[in-house]
Amino acid sequence: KLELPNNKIKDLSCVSHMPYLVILDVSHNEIFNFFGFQPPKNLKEVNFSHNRMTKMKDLSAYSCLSKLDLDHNSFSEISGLEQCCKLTHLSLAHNKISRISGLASLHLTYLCLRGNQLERIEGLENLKNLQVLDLSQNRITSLSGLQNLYLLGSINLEKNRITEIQECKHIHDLFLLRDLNLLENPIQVQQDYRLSVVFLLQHLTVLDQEKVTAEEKVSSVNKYDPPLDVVAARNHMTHLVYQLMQPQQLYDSTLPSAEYPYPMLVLTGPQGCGKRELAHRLCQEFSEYFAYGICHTTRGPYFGEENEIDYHFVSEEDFQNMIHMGKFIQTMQYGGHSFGLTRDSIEDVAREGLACCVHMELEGVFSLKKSCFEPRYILLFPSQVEKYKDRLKSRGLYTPAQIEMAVSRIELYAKTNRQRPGFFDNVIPCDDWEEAYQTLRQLVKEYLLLEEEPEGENNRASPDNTSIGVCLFTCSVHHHYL
Ligand SMILES: Nc1ncnc2c1ncn2[C@@H]1O[C@H](COP(=O)(O)OP(=O)(O)OP(=O)(O)O)[C@@H](O)[C@H]1O
Repeated sequence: KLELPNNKIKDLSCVSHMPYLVILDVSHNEIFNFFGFQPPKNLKEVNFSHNRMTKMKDLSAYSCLSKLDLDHNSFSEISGLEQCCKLTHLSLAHNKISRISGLASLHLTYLCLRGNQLERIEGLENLKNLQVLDLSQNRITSLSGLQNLYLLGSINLEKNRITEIQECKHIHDLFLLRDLNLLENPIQVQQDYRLSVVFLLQHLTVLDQEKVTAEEKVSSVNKYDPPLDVVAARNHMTHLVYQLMQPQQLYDSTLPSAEYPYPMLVLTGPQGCGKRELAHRLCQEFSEYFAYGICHTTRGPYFGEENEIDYHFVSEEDFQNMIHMGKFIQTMQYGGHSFGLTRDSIEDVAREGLACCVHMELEGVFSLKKSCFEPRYILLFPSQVEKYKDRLKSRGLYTPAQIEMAVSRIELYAKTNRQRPGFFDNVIPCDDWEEAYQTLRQLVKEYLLLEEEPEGENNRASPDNTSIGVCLFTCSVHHHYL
């Protein structure tokens, strides 16, 4: 081992006479000749930092080198290292390098190029062993070029020119990444910068030299991809608060009795699975028991739809006003439009002594479950995806993107059903609409304890609100799991 730092050495040719040298430290000297000596056979670590070197040369004769420190010199290009297959640690901080090159064949675990003139990250794609990368104090604008470095645990990009949060997507799949430094980049002024980065890179434990807390992780997920439960809780809270701010109104028809809640039936499933038509037909056939609960929506009517029959079609402004007036039990945004169920809609049905039948998306179900209502929930499930897609296409109402979205949500329903046994009271496959209706009809008859009537007789139970309630909520529930 030879240590001669902080001298005025210019020439190192004497090292040629030290064939067993393993470690050489000649930092802070005046050397300009890069490796100007005969190669000691086992030379492993060299520190040439703070010297006057400008040009690298072929180091194939120095094949044992594992650590090379060349900080604070004047190199403008990386070259000659191709044969140094044992080199794992390379530091070239504060040189004049403007392009990363000549590293592809190395097995580096540590690379430092701090304080150079780099504008982009390139030439690193083969450094699969890289664990620590320091590219601070350069002019880098994008994180592209890092996406395949799966062992990276630490990246320092302080003082660069990264502007967009979306750049983090390039390092999203680096599951071992724990420490990221983006201090003094323009990205820092982006709104909610820290939460967005924490959300995109959920394995980080340190961001910008500050520990990422569990609270930050939870808030970031709740902000950018809230679980259905959280969305529902917020939705419920919003409507409850607005409702409490209004003069109290007594909704006497839907008030639950001491024993039974007001009876409701909710059909749920992905858009276009046929639940709206099923709900209408059910209410027609069982008109003594059910009526269709009319939701509000800001979307325009489709051909054949009628105001106050399929929906209350309202403007976005009216919808917002209704929210502030505490009218809704739940609302939801779907496909860029608002949908909501008002207490009044249910009350209108209840006043007739009937049970309310509505259809809604899964988020609506989550919200409704937070309310005082306790409906039966029936999931209409398209198990044949292609058939479901064809049906959506043949409706001629949806764009390809809307169809994709509806299809992608099938899994959301399936997952909810798998993970939350009993969440849906029943699941009915809806690949064939007529069959689905017959199953639904049979189920409702079971709910209502109705026997098939012999021709011409009419021996139905009296359809008052309480008796439907008793039937809907006391008969046995058949759970069908996917
Ligand atoms: N109050 C509500 N809360 C949550 N979802 C709702 C509500 N009202 C309607 N929806 C649902 O929003 C989705 C979009 O409604 P829209 O009426 O545009 O659907 P659609 O194209 O006619 O398909 P569908 O036949 O399933 O109703 C549907 O799945 C519908 O069931």
